[in-house]
Amino acid sequence: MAEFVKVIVDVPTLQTNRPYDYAVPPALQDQVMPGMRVVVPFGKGNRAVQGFIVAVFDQADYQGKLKTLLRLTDLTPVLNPELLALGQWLSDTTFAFQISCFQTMLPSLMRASYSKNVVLVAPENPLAQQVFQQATVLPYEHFKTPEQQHQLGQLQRQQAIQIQYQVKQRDHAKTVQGVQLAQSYAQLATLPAQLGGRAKKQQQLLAYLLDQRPTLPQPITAVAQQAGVSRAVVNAAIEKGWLTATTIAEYRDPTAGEQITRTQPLTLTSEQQTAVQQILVAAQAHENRTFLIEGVTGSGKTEVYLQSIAAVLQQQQTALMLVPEIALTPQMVKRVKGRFGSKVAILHSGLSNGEKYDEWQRIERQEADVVVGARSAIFAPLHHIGLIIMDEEHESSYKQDEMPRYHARDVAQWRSAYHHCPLILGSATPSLESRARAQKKVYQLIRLTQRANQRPLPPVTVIDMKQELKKTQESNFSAPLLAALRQRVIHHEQSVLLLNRRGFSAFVMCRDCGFVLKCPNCDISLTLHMATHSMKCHYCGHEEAIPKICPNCHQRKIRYYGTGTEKVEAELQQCLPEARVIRMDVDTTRRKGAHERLLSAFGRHEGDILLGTQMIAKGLDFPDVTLVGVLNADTSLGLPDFRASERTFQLLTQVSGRAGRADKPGEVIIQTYNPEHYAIRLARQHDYEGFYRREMTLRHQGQYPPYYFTIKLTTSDEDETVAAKKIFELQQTLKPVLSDQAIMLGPTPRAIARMKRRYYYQLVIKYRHEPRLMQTLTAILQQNQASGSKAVQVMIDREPLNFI
Ligand SMILES: Nc1ncnc2c1ncn2[C@@H]1O[C@H](COP(=O)(O)OP(=O)(O)OP(=O)(O)O)[C@@H](O)[C@H]1O
Ligand SMILES: [Zn+2]
Ligand SMILES: [Zn+2]
Repeated sequence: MAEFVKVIVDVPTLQTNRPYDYAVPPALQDQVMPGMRVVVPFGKGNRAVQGFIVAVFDQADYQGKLKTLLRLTDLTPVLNPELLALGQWLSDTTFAFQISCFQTMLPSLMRASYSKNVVLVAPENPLAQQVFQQATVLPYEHFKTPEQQHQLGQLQRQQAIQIQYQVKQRDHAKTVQGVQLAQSYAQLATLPAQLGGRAKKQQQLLAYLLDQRPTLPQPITAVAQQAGVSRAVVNAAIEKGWLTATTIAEYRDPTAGEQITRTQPLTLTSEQQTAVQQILVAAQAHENRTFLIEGVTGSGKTEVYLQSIAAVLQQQQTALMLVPEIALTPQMVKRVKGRFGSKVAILHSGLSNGEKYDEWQRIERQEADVVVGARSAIFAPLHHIGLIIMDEEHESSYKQDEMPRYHARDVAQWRSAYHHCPLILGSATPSLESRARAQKKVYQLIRLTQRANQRPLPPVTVIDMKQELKKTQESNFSAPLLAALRQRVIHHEQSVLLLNRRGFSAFVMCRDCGFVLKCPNCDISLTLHMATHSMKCHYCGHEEAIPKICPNCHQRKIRYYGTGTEKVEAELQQCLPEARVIRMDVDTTRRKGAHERLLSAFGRHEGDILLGTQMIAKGLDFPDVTLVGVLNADTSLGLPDFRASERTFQLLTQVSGRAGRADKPGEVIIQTYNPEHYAIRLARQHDYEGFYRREMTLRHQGQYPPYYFTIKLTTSDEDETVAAKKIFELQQTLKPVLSDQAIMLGPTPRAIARMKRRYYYQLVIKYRHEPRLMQTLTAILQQNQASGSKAVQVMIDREPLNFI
């Protein structure tokens, strides 16, 4: 029983970023719980807004007359106490509104734009009969008054109803035709006598319904099968008005239709063994300790994860495993499902909203105890977590680029502290931040230095393209790389070819006047897409036809430049007509499931060469890949970002690691215009530790992370001068607050200064210890918001990973 609740309302401003007290109507006082969503009157006009209950209490702190909440959106909490606390912390540390944090944790199907139905599942329930009368499904909105909602709560507790979200077609809901009772069982019971001896099959169906009293609604096929009658008999029952036809949203299994072979634990190598032991000691002691596994590519980190998870499940606990975006998921999901079967739930952006919701529900109901997912899976409502794993912990996709701007690693750390469980960060190329923390013994470092197959890492040859160009005509392929590819085709071995497209794209230019086609909304050149014969903006989606005549000088000298995957594929076909090429890039993987299809085709040897962008660099484990080629190692070196070398080193090391993972030895060929660059030289030697030391020295000199913290402030407006004026104003506000150890970079226009018709300016602060900074930044946001919605936008990003 609670007479009052504290509610975070869905009015995303800083002024409203605190709980508001509301009175609870007497009829709902035994129902309200923290973590439920409610509708409350808000503001002067008492407009109805949604909110989350964060606390319930019996004595109001507030002296005046409290407004009363209007209705409950949920019958049971959608956020448990842990997630409520996590949302609060997230809001405090990322300059995000609590409401945005709470909403981020829920599957999008549960956001306000979706409506719900209340489905009757126990038609014989007397209260249900009174409430539903003839109906079997009612929209949730039907239950408006507190009294009606109280009845709904009672029905829920008596398990007489189910709540179903209405899934729209675009969510790819899998629905099946179902039936539910149109009459009470008492009414049904009178039917057999009326039918007399006729209609045997219908008698059989009725007998089944009356004996078994199955929970309805159910798919027609299921009812027919269990009653031992044909579908036609069930359809006849619908026509006779015994049953009503409905559609049922099926549990959507994201890996349905795939063959998943059960696997057994492998015998661990001694390095793996030591790793698992250390982790299990911490898990059994319920210690919240962070391990950094620095394991060379192919060292069998996955097996360490799997055996650690198995041990934690034995302790009746659950496990959460994060993997980077879909690039990695198909193979990893198969491995985890192969070991733990249906206990595994999967959450990643390749799923439809309906599928995500189903998986979320399975976790929430504790039907799944291992969760594998991308970034936002870190909010999975698992109970009793015994282990959290972050594979490829260096991946920048773990940081969210929009509000709340959180890093999944920080959230993982918070949850491991909450659950007193270990956290494993794993990578062949850990982020400098994590590696430095291991150096300082904040994390426990575990190194796997050997490949699981007991073979050395593949030798890497670096080809200097400056020299190569002097010898041959312009081509994307050096002679040694082509020869090596040809060898593989002849020997029925496979190759992986990486086209490094970080900061790079194909565009068109006029050979006469140098004109480059740019996006009318953004400040960047349009990218050429041969598949659709159009020019596209990768930022705003603007699309136009490929020009034939230069819009500037009106000559017919428009030429294609840059190297898109399509162009490389065409060239490859010309040089090596006998090779079968599978191309993987944004164009070929846009359709749902395309990614997996292409990878499994490659796995079945339907291609000799897998050609692709960064998405093929990580995690792939194909035994017959013996050659990895990198066409252009340099493009990512030129990015205006202090992490450019780190990113390049990681990419080259990761992709090199795809070769020679099983019985056959591998080989790597890297083409570059900068063979002397340390990132390339050390990647050639597979020397992560050497790279770490070298890069740390540079970061120290340049006063960059991990020696310094960073914060990025961005202003944006449709009017360039407004955005610029604001950023200089912020600089002036911050100057007196900061000590002289803090360093401000900028203000500058952002590298892509204009995007979606808005102009952007940014300011980066590097600092070590600034006690007044956080509070000043909060005040800045508050002030900016107070000046109204038309005000220039101010964004604050803590430890940004993106400086472009
Ligand atoms: N103990 C073991 N005995 C035999 N084979 C193993 C063992 N451990 C791992 N393997 C195999 O070695 C290969 C590489 O393992 P895995 O993919 O886990 O490497 P990884 O460390 O995740 O590498 P990467 O960082 O490149 O993704 C896999 O095919 C795996 O089945
Ligand atoms: Zn654009
Ligand atoms: Zn021109």
